[in-house]
Amino acid sequence: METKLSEYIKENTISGEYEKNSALIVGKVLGFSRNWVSQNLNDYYNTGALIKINSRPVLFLDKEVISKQYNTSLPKNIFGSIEELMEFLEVEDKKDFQALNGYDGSLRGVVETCKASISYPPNGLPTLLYGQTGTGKSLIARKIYEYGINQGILKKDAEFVHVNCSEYANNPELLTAYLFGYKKGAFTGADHDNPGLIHQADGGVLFLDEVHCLKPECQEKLFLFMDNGSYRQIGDNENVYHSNVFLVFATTEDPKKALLKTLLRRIPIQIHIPSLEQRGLKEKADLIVYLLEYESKQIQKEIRISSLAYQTLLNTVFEGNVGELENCIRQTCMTALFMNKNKEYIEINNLHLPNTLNFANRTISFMEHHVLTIDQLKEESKKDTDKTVLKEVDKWTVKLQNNEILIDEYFDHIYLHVSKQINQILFSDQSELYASNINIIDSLKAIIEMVNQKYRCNLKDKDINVICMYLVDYFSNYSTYSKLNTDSYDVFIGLIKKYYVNEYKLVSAMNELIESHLNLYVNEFFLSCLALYLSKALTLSEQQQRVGVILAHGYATASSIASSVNEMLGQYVFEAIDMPLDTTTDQILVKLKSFIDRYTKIKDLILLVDMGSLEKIYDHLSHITNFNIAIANNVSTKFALFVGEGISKNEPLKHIFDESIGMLDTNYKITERKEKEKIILCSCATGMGTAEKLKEILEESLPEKIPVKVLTYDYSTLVKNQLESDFFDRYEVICIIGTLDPKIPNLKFVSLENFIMNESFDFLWTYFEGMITPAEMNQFQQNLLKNFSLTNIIMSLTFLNPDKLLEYVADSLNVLQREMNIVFSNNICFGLYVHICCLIERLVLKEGIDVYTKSIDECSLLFKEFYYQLKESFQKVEKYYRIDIPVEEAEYIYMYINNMKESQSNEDDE
Ligand SMILES: Nc1ncnc2c1ncn2[C@@H]1O[C@H](COP(=O)(O)OP(=O)(O)OP(=O)(O)O)[C@@H](O)[C@H]1O
Repeated sequence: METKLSEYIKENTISGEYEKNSALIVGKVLGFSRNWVSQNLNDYYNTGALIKINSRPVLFLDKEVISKQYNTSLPKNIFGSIEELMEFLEVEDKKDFQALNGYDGSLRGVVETCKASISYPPNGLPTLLYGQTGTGKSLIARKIYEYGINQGILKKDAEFVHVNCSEYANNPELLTAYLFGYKKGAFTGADHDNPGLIHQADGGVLFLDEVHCLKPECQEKLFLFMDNGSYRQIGDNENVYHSNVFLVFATTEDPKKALLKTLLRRIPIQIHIPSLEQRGLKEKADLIVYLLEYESKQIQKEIRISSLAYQTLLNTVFEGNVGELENCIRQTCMTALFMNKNKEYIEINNLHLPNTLNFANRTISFMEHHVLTIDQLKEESKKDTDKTVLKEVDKWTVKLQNNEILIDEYFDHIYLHVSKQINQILFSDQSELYASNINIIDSLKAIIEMVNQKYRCNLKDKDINVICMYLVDYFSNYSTYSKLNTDSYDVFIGLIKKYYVNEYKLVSAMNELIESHLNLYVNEFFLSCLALYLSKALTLSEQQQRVGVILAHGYATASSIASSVNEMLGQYVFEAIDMPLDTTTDQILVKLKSFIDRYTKIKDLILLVDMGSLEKIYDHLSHITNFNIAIANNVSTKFALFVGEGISKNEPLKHIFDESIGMLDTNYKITERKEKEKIILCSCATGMGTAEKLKEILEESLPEKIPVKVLTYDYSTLVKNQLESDFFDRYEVICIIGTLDPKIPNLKFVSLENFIMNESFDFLWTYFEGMITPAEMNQFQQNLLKNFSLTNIIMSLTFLNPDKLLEYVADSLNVLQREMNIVFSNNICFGLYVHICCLIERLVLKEGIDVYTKSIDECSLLFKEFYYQLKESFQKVEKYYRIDIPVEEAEYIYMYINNMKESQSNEDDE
């Protein structure tokens, strides 16, 4: 009975029908005697659970409900009347700036400056608020005023006068008249005296919104007033009026561009109001909750929201900032209310969101059943971030950046916390999580399984379960994974993408499917944690894959063969590449290459093609790959099924194809992967000497453990003959490093300048991944940074003092560029630095001087011009080192510059 009583009181308190909570009415409705009810309610009140209103009749309200509704802890339980309670709650209500969402977060600086500006004697300092539309400028202006009143800076009856200047954009004279006031008859339509808004705001705040719409004449009149507080009314040349107003301006424009300099000079306080996006995800989440709660009070109904709709709101970028978010939520609530007319509460899902929101899937996905109340959303946002991995990432990233820990330790520490978190999820009572996410769990598992098969990662059921529950926890506690928005967050994501390439690829593939099939979003931070977990827990990077590809001409020939075979085998064995009928073999190769690049650890590539270009594809692939390749032509569904079966049973390649011969009309070729020696080739247009020195520096930088050799190759021979195929048979060429690209097909060229500028590291890292640990890789990068500085290169290449040499060469090259009236790109400059420094040394040492026999008279006019320019520019160098740059060397430099220019413009065209 008591429960019935307390529930009834609670219901009426929630709905605001307080008058029903008298002993008489409660007794009548519930069928108890008035005395019994009165006795029980008073007992209940004595426990502190009720508020007593000593009116006639006496009323009782549920204290917890009132405290929640008004977001306050009531210090007393008894009030003389409902009005008195309301007054008390009003007073308790948040004061001025505290009512701003984010006042103690991203707006803290804004609030402090506003407080200081209005407090500055005697009338505060003119203040400009600028920022995008809807960021809260008008609201803040009003809060400044309220603060002034609450602090006694402004009198209680001081006014807040809001003028939107854009409304007068076409009638600036009228605005001037309204602002400064006018006398009757001052202009047509002035049929009475008007003291003006500046007068009205005397002692208070004048807020000029959209001030960029104020015409220059009016801005001028305004700053005259700002100088001494006096002004004249329109049509009154006799009297000078005075007014003490605190001026607040607002604009969405760049103040420097939109306002007269003279006006801007008179506004000492200029405050930028951050956009919604700049305020971070946590505040955005708080705002959504705050706005939902506000609407709930307005419509007097509880609001619940599906996790998906909530995430959609969180993920949408609102160009119109808080204002647009507010409108969006209001419109959403309106639609939801209309659709839930007869329900006690309204439940918002994705369908209720306005059409203007741009999100992929408008259907109600099954994630919709995961509905959150406002209290739950609040709990979410209060969750202790200390326990989250985010905080750990922050901590360890700072340590890493301060060189207090090595990269391996860094990953170990974070992994420890990720796995701890995962264990907590797994060992916590999952029944509720399971029950409320039963559908999503099935779909997530299907997606993970799909990726597992596609990338052949060998994930066990247990692993799939772990990933799935981790994801479910993420979707259920979204905000705890998104709280901090620190730089470390980005650093961590960057490092994971770099050091755990494979794992990140895998989780990205899952993410793509989750997004497209379930319309759910997973943030990069979470994906990075998951990738780290996969790398350590599942030793995935050791996995090598068998990749089956069907490549056929026609709109969907390849895809339809692949999909029917995959379906028949019940496994994802084949990928498909569809080709338009007129595709050339070269185009096919480009497509194939980008396809293969998606996998970093291929063991076997099985390629089934439909046409006779088998030889060419085969030749091409055998050069660039380092895995087993089997190519067969005349692909058909029957043949693909046969091969697919062999792949899925993990039969050896030769066995699969030997079996197929005879029963099917097809040809095939298999190359077994040879353990070729891995090499980096140094070849410099500046000569073998430079290449040899380069080799030394590189060898010094490479980690000892790495099974990579560095070889040199004469540049001109390389350009003339290209690399012979037996060279490729013997070696796996990782890349060519040098000063000029010899343009060997399918071979990566890394320029020396790239090394110097540390731009080639990602390429090398992808290549070496798995061969060395992240710590060794880090050491390698440090070595490269140290050894490949320009000074060090020059120091290694020559015995001359590198600083002096570089200074001279740099000066001379500057003069040469002026003489030639061009600016060399960085690449040309670096190449020239290296080449000319080496040349100077050779000339100083008088190496090969006897081969210089050419006279300038034998040369072309065009070259002659360059020769004299070069001589002029390098005068100082020649004098200092007592050398004479011979015609042949000048010719070489001339050709070098021209070749580089040409190769650069070709690259630009491409
Ligand atoms: N920090 C905030 N806390 C709560 N509500 C906010 C906040 N900022 C803005 N709002 C609300 O967003 C809406 C838009 O704010 P406001 O009109 O002050 O923006 P504005 O910058 O003046 O826009 P405009 O430049 O378009 O005039 C208002 O309803 C306001 O109450």
